[in-house]
Amino acid sequence: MRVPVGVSNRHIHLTQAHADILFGRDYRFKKLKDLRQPGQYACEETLTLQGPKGAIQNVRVLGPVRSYSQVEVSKTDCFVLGVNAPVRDSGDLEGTPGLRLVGPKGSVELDAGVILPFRHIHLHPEDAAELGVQDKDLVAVKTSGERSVILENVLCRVHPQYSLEFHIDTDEANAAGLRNGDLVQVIHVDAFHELRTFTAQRVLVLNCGSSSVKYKLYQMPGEVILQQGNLERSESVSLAEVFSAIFAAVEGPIDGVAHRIVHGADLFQASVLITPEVLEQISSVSHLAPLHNPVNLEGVREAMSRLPEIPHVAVFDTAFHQTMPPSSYLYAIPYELYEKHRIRKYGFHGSSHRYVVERAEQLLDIPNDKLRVISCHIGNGVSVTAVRNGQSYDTSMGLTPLAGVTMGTRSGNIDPGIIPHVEQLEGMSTGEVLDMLNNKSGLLGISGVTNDVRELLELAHQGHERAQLALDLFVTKLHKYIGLSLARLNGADAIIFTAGIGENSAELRERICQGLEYAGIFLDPQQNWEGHGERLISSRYSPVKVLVIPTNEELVMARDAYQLTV
Ligand SMILES: Nc1ncnc2c1ncn2[C@@H]1O[C@H](COP(=O)(O)OP(=O)(O)O)[C@@H](O)[C@H]1O
Ligand SMILES: CC(=O)OP(=O)(O)O
Ligand SMILES: [Mg+2]
Repeated sequence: MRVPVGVSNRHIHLTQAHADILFGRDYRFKKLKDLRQPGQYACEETLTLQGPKGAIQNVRVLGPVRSYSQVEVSKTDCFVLGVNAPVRDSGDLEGTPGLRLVGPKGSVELDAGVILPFRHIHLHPEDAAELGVQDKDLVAVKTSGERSVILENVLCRVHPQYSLEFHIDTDEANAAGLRNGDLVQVIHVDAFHELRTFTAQRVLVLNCGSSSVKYKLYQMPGEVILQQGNLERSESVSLAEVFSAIFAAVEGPIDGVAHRIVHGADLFQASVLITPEVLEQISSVSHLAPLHNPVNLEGVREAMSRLPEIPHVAVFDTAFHQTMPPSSYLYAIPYELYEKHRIRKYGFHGSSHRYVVERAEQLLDIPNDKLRVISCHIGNGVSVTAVRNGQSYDTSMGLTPLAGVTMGTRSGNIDPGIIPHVEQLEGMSTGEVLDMLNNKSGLLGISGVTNDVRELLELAHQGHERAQLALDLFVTKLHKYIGLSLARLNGADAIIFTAGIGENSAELRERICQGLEYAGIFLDPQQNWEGHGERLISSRYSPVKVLVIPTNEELVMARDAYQLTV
């Protein structure tokens, strides 16, 4: 069967309530022209789409009003706007990004509703019968001409009011050299439900830490969060008890589990399916991250004993940093120690750095081989990574997550001569000194009060000197590590702030960037202080772009698990 093509330019569907805000009370659309689908029409009205990165003006509204507002754009539009819309059928909007709609009378901040339209064929039941398909079946479509392609995953929509037409967006049409009214051929019929159930997966993401266990259940590949939680642990609550609570809370089947493993040393360059051999390898390097790996592994064993039949995937903090050159990862100690014991810098927070750097590439619309990025993960743990060609080139953490920048309770880099000195002066064992450096140092150690930056800021504003001192030292260390990264990359095109402090503290971001103007770093105070969520916070004249990007390690983990198990 031959089907005429209808190329859908970007467009907007609105609820009456949103139309009233944007165009005025009790608003009635003015019809510009009827569309091929009966009852649907293009309106005279247009709106501006305002995303975190950019805006697109004069976007057509389609009538009549609907029970939901929806914005259908192309992938190219997504890069302009700075949103990451998934491919969805109309009305399937859960977990989709939003943006701001700006009209002549007002504006509307959508929480969700931006999609890449699922390419589809409108069919009358008679057409469907002739083709032998039913509503929601998937077919493939063959185009002709010098850019001919076969497009799979074309959704059939059958309704007595529809007339035969193949809808694709402008990106797809341009790639295939198609124009309105061209004819395409349906060449293959597949069962929609079979395909969907074959590829759909519910992935449980687990981040087992020493003080808490965080979990998220994702519906993949749609990346919808179905359930999530954060359970605190204490000495009196065992991991088995925490897991019982999680498995009691999670509803429905689980098809795969992704586990955060902090240390993979140089044994793992990427995420892997967990086998007995992999477990042994992870164990063999656990002494390198004593605060993290043993509890990560305990979590894997606990989850595998409860879900033995399904795949479990390990996602390593260290994997992203495996691209560092020896000049970055070697310590200037006898080379034999590297050869014999693999003593070198590994780096951590890899899933977080990887996520924010990929988002920065999309937001700035610059290919990764043209982008030098400094990624600052500033949470309770802190690391600064210099990234080029989309790969880690150098990072502040080391053999263990104790190294680098000052952190909440960790010292970061210190003169190693301090360790035996303190052992002697205080009569402490090496274990006790290490415990001090991991758990009683950093912001907590200097302030003597807390490692929580919110409390420290408040105390400092009230004149608490040690709180002020702790913050001064913290900011100075970050400032210096950004300087190191600038040197390592020979300048940067962008700096990213992420994690609890990087995402939320405008004051610290401002103080860290102060004195970096020589390097072309200028903040936009309004964006820094008043904006929220993912955004550019540099002045538009700043040669170096500064971004706030909320991290999403769990999403990176869910994607890896899905790819490895589907
Ligand atoms: N609004 C805020 N302003 C300043 N700091 C904040 C804010 N919200 C959270 N933080 C800080 O973020 C830190 C925790 O970061 P987070 O990334 O959640 O840590 P982790 O996951 O490593 O435990 C804490 O120091 C907390 O005070
Ligand atoms: C590796 C590391 O430091 O992780 P976190 O920040 O979660 O403690
Ligand atoms: Mg539409």
